[in-house]
Amino acid sequence: MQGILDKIDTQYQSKLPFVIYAAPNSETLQAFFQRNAVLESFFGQSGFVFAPFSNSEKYILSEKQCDFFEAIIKEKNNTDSTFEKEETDPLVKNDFEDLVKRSVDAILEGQFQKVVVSRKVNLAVSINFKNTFLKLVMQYKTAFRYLFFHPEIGMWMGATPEQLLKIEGTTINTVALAGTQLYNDTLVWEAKEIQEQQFVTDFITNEIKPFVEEIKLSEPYTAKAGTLAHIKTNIEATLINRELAKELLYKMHPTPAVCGLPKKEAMEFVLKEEGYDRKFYSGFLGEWNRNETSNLFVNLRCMEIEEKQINLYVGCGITKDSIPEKEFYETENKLATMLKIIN
Ligand SMILES: C=C(O[C@@H]1C=C(C(=O)O)C=C[C@H]1O)C(=O)O
Repeated sequence: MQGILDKIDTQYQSKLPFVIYAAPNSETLQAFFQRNAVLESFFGQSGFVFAPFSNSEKYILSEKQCDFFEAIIKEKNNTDSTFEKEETDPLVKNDFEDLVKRSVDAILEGQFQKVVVSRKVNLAVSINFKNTFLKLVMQYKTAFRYLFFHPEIGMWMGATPEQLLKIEGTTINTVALAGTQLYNDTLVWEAKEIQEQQFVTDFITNEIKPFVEEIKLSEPYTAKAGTLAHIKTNIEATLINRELAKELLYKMHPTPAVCGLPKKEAMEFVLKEEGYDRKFYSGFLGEWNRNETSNLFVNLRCMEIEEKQINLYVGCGITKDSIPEKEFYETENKLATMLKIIN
C-alpha cells in the first residue's frame, strides 16, 4: 500500500491528475495516475469519470492517458479526530432555514413535489490529505471512498453511501436512497421520509423503463451510513442494449435524491435559490466501461480541499412536510460524517 501512497505524493507534486478509490466493502485501493495534465471531457471513453451536479461538461481520467495501480488496504491505527468545529453561526442556521421555508412554499404553490437544498461550509484548516483519506478509508468501509485531484478542477475527497449506476454486461443496478436520521436499533421512519424516498424510487423506475426489459425492486429497507440511517430500495433491470448505457445515465442524473421532482423545475429552483455553486458535490463519479463494467456513485459526504481551507457540502430533501429546523440539524449530522475524519 505504501507504494501507491508514495505515488500520490509524486503525482501531486508534479501537478498531475490522479484518483485513488475503494469500492464499498472492498479491501483494495485502486488508482488512476494520468501521464499528462490534460483536462479530458467525457464522451463515453473508458476510465474514471468525474461529473458536476448541473454543468453539462463532464470529465474523465481516461484509461488511454493513465497508468492503473492496485494495492491491498493495510489497517492503520484509526485515531479519533481532534478537530473541533465551532458552533454554527446563528446567521448561517437562519439562512438555511429560510431556504427550506422558501422550498416548502414553492412546493405548496405547486412548482414541484420535492427539492434537495444544500449548503457549503468553509473551514479554515490545512489538512494532510493523505492521512485524512486513509482515515476515511478505514472509517467508512461500506461507502465508496475516493480522493480525486486534477490541477484544473482541484482536490475532492468523499465517502458516499449512494450508488448511481452499476452496469455489468446488460444488467444494471441502482438504488433509491433518501430519508435520513441518526442510526439506532429501534428507529422508525415517518411519513415524510417514506414519501421523499418513494419519489426517488418512482423517478428512477420511470426513467429507466424505456431502456430496460424487466425491473426488479426490493422492499424499502434501512441502510446504515456511518452514524446515519437512510431508506433504500435496490433496483435491478436488464438493458435492452448496452449502447444505451450513457443515455440512461444522463436521464437518471441528477435523481430526486439530490435534485428534486420534477427534475427540471427543482433544478431551476436549486440554481436560483441556493446562492452558491455546488460544483462536483451531488455530481457523480466512478469507473466507466472498465472490463465491460461501469460503477458510478453520487458525490455525497464529500469535501473540496484547498491549501488553507476545506469546503464541506451537505444537503437534504425537502417536501411539503419539512420542518426547517429539523432539516438544518439533518445537514449538521451529515457534516459530522466528514468532520470525524479531519486530521
Ligand atoms: C443530499 C445529501 O444526501 C441525500 C439526501 C438524503 C435525504 O434528504 O435524506 C439522503 C441521502 C442522500 O440521497 C447529502 O448527503 O448531502
